[in-house]
Amino acid sequence: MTSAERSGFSRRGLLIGAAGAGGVAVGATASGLFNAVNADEPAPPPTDVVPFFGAQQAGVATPVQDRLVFASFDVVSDRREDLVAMLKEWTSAAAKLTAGDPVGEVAGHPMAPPEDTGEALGLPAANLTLTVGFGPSLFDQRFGLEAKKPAVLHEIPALPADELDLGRSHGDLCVQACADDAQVAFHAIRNLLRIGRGTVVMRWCQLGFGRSSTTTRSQSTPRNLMGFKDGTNNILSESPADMDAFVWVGDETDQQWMRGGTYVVSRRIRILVESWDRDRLEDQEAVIGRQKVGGGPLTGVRERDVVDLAAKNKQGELVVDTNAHIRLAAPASNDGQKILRRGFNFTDGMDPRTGQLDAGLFFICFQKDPAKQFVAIQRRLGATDLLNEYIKHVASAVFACPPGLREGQWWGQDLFS
Ligand SMILES: C=CC1=C(C)c2cc3[nH]c(cc4nc(cc5[nH]c(cc1n2)c(C)c5CCC(=O)O)C(CCC(=O)O)=C4C)c(C)c3C=C
Ligand SMILES: [Fe+2]
Repeated sequence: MTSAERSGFSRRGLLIGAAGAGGVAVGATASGLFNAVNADEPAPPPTDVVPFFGAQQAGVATPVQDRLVFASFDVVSDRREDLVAMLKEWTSAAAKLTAGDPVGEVAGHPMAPPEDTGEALGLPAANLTLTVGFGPSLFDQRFGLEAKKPAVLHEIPALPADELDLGRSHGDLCVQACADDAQVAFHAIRNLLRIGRGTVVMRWCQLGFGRSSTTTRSQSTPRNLMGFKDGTNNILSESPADMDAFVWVGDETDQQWMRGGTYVVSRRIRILVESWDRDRLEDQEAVIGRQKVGGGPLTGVRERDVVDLAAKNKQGELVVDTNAHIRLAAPASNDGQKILRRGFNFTDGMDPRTGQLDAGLFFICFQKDPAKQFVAIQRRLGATDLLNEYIKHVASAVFACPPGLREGQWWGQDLFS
């Protein structure tokens, strides 16, 4: 087989090839095994590919995958042409990666580095989504984008109880990679970084190992590292009215290139698990305002029972504490505002200074106006949330995520035109 022929194969095709050559490839999926057994039959269409092209970027309303690699980049070239060229290359690579294909030849020329780093060969597409965003700092004088900066795009202001590490915050660009396979998500970010060498450097990168929310009714509610169901009262993609009212940017924008896009806020929130694990169950439930095992509100039974924030017990006290997390975060306490939460549990091992677990929630939310939505809610939470005794916000970022692309378009095309 020539290298040109080989480069035309998808990762799934390579899997079939390996099996046909006398064995089943390591990491073969159920569908891969089916293909291997029926090597003469045309492969069935993959069921684990999220379309890259569409009116909106994937990775927002998409059912939340199991794994996250969220990377922030700073542009180190001061030439607008370099940035544009990189964004074009990134787009073409992202379309291939999300289809389950390598970005180029792995075994091309023996005297040249492989175009694709190779660690995802034989792995499925795993519902990989790649979502791009542009940070407020990209709109300074360097690239002539000052007039294209959306009025609602500003760095998140200092908020109560913040303990931010600037090295893990902000950035000119971001790419959120979500997939049902950690290596697929890592491979995608690694290859984008490789393509961008000389134009961007990575500023920070966060891995997440388990989803901590749901964006569709088809998914069960997962648990965060406090052991509570998280995402029960989230915006669901099946509610177009909520998506349009709170998530997708509409006619109200001053920047047409953002129409149909959204703004992402990320917060690395450390959970002080050692303290939390010593707290008694009754108090844990009072802090959140929900039952730990079933997830129902303290005023109800089942997970989806509507919370009654006015309910009182026999002693005449509010059942859901005045400073319980769900009371302060609820739309009723925030001028009716909502956000789409799409965060992930993380751990980066142990903090060597304290011997405590460095673990928590990499909180991600999407909205049409970060100041009116995330910032307003977090101002209230940061001031008096009972949860504050057990968490620390240690990093923060915000990015403008443009709408989706038609085939042939590239990330940032309308921003740079
Ligand atoms: C500023 C926004 C929010 C931050 C930051 C945040 C951090 C955070 N949350 C949990 C755990 C839970 N949160 C729950 C509900 C909930 N949280 C927010 C917002 C933020 N959370 C909202 C808007 C809501 C929904 C409120 C409502 O309308 O009822 C819940 C309950 C289940 C659910 O509805 O998802 C849990 C549990 C942690 C551990 C955390 C930081 C580490
Ligand atoms: Fe919350």
